[in-house]
Amino acid sequence: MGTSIPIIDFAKASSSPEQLAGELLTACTDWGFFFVENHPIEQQDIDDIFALERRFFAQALSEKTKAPYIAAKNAGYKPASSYGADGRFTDPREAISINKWPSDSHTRTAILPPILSEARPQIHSFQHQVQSFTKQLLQLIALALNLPPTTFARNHDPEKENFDNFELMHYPPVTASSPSASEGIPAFRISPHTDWGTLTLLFQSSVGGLEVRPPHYTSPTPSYSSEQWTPAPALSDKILINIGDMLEFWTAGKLKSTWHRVVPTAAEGGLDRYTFAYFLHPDRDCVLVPMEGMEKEGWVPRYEGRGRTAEEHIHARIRAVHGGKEKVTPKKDEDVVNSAAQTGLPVVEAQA
Ligand SMILES: O=C(O)CCC(=O)C(=O)O
Ligand SMILES: [Fe+2]
Repeated sequence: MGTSIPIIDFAKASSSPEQLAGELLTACTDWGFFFVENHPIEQQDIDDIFALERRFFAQALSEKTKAPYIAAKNAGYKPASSYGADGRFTDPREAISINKWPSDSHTRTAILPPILSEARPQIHSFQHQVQSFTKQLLQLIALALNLPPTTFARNHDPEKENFDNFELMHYPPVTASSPSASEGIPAFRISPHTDWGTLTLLFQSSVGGLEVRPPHYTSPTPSYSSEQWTPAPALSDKILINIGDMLEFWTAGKLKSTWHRVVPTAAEGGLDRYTFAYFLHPDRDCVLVPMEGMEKEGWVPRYEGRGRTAEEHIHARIRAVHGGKEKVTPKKDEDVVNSAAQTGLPVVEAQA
């Protein structure tokens, strides 16, 4: 399937890193999203994580909720329709967040529900592969910006606890139609949002539905009814990577943290969708200030936060999602329909 989202060939990391860095920079400043082919993560290991999450999500709710989501840790199981990426809504998606495990003792003692608990070595080794890949990516992004190679990587220490989130996700089948479909308002499998951290690596299998807001829409928040978003198809041999809010902040908006959502397309909304993501975050004490020389007059940050530490920022974002849980009546232009939203399951605090 074709895509207008840029595709980056990671084989160039050894043969022509400067060309690769240039392509990365264009993708990050334009779309904020790109696919990576010929990446260093073993396909068999990716397939094995998909197999693991299918077994995990197939269990009864009572098994999965043995490790419920704890906001302070940003870890645990979140039932479908219990929270929304946009805190005003609920999304028909279940997920489990797993923290980074910097040491063997983290690996041994992390609280995990059945099936995942027996897969600690597999999860640990996958985390390691992703972390060394993200280190390379951060170095290339620094190179692309003409900065010393360790500029970003030194604030993402794999040996430290932080808010990295390895998240397994399952979207049960939903209907593609919604009461307001005639007005062009889609139903969502995950409501529109930007990601909070540095970079997100998304692994998709075969069922699509992810859509990205194209760069020509420049207003800070999207209009839900009048914009045409671009599909980011499920290309299972490629990793989809996007810039998060913090990297956008450090670069004063040069690299884009782009809005995205998952919709139940007519062809695929009736199918189970499985994905998993690694949300890369900086060290907790890393301070959010635009880098010297990057800030241009007129730049309006996406959120209040200059001078906050990453930890303060993440807690504020978790509170914003939690505090926004009371349903609001959307303004006309922002009207949203989430047809599969209400199942009466308990509400938990959540991170996008
Ligand atoms: O599962 C997907 O396709 C996207 C998930 C996502 O955007 C998120 O969890 O932040
Ligand atoms: Fe996201």
